[in-house]
Amino acid sequence: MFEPQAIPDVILVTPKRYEDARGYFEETFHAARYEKAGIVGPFVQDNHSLSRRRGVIRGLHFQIPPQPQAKLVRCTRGAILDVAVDIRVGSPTFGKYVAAELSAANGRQLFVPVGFAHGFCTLEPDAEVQYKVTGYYAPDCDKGLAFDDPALAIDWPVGPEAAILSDKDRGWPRLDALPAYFRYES
Ligand SMILES: Cc1cn([C@H]2C[C@H](O)[C@@H](COP(=O)(O)OP(=O)(O)O[C@H]3O[C@H](C)C(=O)[C@H](O)[C@H]3O)O2)c(=O)[nH]c1=O
Repeated sequence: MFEPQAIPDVILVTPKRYEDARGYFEETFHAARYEKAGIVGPFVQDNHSLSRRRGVIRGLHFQIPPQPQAKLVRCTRGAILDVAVDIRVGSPTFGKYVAAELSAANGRQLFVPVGFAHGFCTLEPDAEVQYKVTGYYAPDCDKGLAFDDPALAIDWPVGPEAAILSDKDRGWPRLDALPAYFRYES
């Protein structure tokens, strides 16, 4: 159910899905079980976004102290490629990323810890993403990283020209221009 990824602090969760003739039931969050697996809250805010077209990229975002956010992300309609980039200075995986396909069909969730930039690309139209965060939204703490930074070499399913992004998301700095917002603690 809980699979640490190539960057161990990032965890892929596949909740047990109880299927029957009516459909299915699954528990999408369980504080005690998730905390035991290293997904530590408290989660204080739930978010929900709808992206109408395939090829929408939202990200790469993160909030800096005093309101950093860890995120527990899932896709409840359609499918997305979800990406977490390690931006902890001193980390052995600094600048490296984890990508996972999250979809309504697979029910998977990705835990994105504090110290990671997060973004996703929609793989289908009308993709809905719902996620829990451990810090309240704080516009002054809301920062970003260039989705198409060659140093990250993220293998997005859509090219940078064809990708649909907000103007804000097209203007973030590259990794080599990012202040040391987070430091790695082994
Ligand atoms: C994130 C957020 C936004 N807003 C307002 C601010 C804007 O007026 C509007 C759209 O915000 P934004 O364009 O930042 O939304 P996304 O591009 O989906 O941003 C999110 O997408 C990536 C994938 C993330 O990981 C972050 O959670 C978050 O940055 O919602 C709020 O009121 N509360 C919030 O928590």
